[in-house]
Amino acid sequence: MAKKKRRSMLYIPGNNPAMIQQAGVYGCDAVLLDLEDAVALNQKDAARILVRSMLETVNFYDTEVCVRVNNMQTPFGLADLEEIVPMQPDNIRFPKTESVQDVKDFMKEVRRIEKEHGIKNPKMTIHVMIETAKGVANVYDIAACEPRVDAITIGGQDLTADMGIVKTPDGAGIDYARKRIVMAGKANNLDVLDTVFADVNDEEGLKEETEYIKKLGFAGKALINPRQVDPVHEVFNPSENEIRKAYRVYSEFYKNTKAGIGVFAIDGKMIDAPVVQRAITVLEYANIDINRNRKKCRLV
Ligand SMILES: CC(C)(COP(=O)(O)OP(=O)(O)OC[C@H]1O[C@@H](n2cnc3c(N)ncnc32)[C@H](O)[C@@H]1OP(=O)(O)O)[C@@H](O)C(=O)NCCC(=O)NCCSC(=O)C[C@@](O)(CC(=O)O)C(=O)O
Ligand SMILES: [Mg+2]
Repeated sequence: MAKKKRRSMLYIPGNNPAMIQQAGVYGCDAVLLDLEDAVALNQKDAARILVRSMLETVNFYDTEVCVRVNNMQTPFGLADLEEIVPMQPDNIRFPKTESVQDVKDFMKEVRRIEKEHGIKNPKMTIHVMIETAKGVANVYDIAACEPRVDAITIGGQDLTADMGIVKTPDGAGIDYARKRIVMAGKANNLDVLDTVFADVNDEEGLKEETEYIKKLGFAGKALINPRQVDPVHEVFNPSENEIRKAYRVYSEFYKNTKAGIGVFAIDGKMIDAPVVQRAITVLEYANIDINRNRKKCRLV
């Protein structure tokens, strides 16, 4: 089965039933039902109950559903898990993760609750959020420590707050963290997801930032408004030209491999195994099924 795309993950405040009810029609790849920073302290209990009942009743169609709970150091984290884990959304987002021990403590509670509810083969995965300098320092070990973690993400608002710096449009203050998180995630075969772009009226700025993080290796971006979905998809979807080039690389490779040739040139540019691998990634993003050919034409 093709890997699920996570180009766009839309935050929806967990205390807003009207927004959550429409979650399946925004066209984003995933929704992030938020119990953390989008919810005021005096709304935490109500939001938790609302999100649970929405998970029971709303049709999210094929949109992936992730719930962001509060950190375990807060008075709300454990109560969130008690309410949400039995519902088994597709994933749970664990904010402000700082160490391997944090992940272990979190997973201990997740597993205990699953056991108590007779959930035997849980499919729910975990997204860890790196949002502090300490988390950035420990990121490789965090990314490697738990097999149910399938995505890692940077929280740029909290990270800049933690570092005591201003979050500038060029992303200078979080650039090192972004790159470090990408490497840690890639080394552990995780999806690496970017932080929100806070100005919902600046579509050009959003696209520029998305172009940049795509080049760094991020698989997608958290969003805060449905208006941000299309511009982000536009950046992540390969253009017609990119698809044509990738298909040409792939078909030439197929022909050459059959003739026993491992490296060749197209229009003067060398094509070898990594170039073909990148072409395959483009074709997969464009939903072009190459599996049938791939069986005949292995890269390794
Ligand atoms: C930003 C704004 C106030 C703008 O309001 P505006 O009213 O100007 O928006 P408009 O465009 O006018 O709305 C037009 C129509 O869309 C509806 N609509 C709007 N937003 C919608 C939505 N999200 N979902 C569904 N529906 C939506 C709206 O109800 C209206 O519907 P209708 O009345 O029917 O026409 C609003 O969008 C909003 O509240 N966003 C969510 C904010 C949020 O969740 N923050 C927490 C997550 S970040 C974080 O925690 C930082 C982080 O942790 C994260 C990390 O990086 O991962 C870190 O540390 O960095
Ligand atoms: Mg945050």
